[in-house]
Amino acid sequence: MLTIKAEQLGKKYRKEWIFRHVNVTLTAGTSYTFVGPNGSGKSTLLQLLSGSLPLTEGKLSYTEQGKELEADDWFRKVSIAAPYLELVEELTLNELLLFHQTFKPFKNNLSPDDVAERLLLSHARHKEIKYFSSGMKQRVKLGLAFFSQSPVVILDEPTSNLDRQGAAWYLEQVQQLSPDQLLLIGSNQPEEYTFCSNVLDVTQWK
Ligand SMILES: Nc1ncnc2c1ncn2[C@@H]1O[C@H](COP(=O)(O)OP(=O)(O)OP(=O)(O)O)[C@@H](O)[C@H]1O
Repeated sequence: MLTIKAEQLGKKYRKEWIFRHVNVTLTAGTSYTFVGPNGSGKSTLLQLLSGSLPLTEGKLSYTEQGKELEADDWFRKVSIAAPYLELVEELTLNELLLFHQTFKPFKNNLSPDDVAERLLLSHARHKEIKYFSSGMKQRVKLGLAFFSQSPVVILDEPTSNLDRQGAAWYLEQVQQLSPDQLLLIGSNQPEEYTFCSNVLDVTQWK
């Protein structure tokens, strides 16, 4: 089981502190949603917690089975779907899934074809991602996070660009994540996190 611990975490852009003194311990087996108005820092905090953005102050640690992990290894543990992270648009869906599984295998021995089916995109396996609609791309991003073998799953604005059917698909899949995974969500849409028992308002750290 993986735990992410933030101690006195702070982030400043130029002269503006986005937040300070964030002290949280996030433990696998449950989910946490960070909420707050536009510009309050949800995406920034998720990127810090994923280890993909440098801290201005404080300490972040990842612990698995009681052993603290090296920062260089964190990225192997995390799958993240976010509007600012782009897919490789020149690849077909099939090529993208094949490429992805070479560095992050899919869970339960799912093949790229199985994943395409679960994305409800079997018909588009041989289409280049650049020709996908924004909702189809969002489903691919979410699917890579849902179906990869990752102890930590981070979803920022998960239902952006999804229609009602896509939003229902998201809710069904997100609740099927394994009980030993740690799920972090950034959202200001309550219907995205109705199932989540830990809702943290980022404005508390202003
Ligand atoms: N690279 C950057 N350089 C300077 N300021 C930044 C940068 N990235 C984010 N910010 C600022 O940090 C603050 C928090 O932005 P962030 O995107 O984390 O908010 P958010 O809560 O996710 O917003 P939204 O709900 O609109 O997605 C904003 O004031 C934003 O302008």
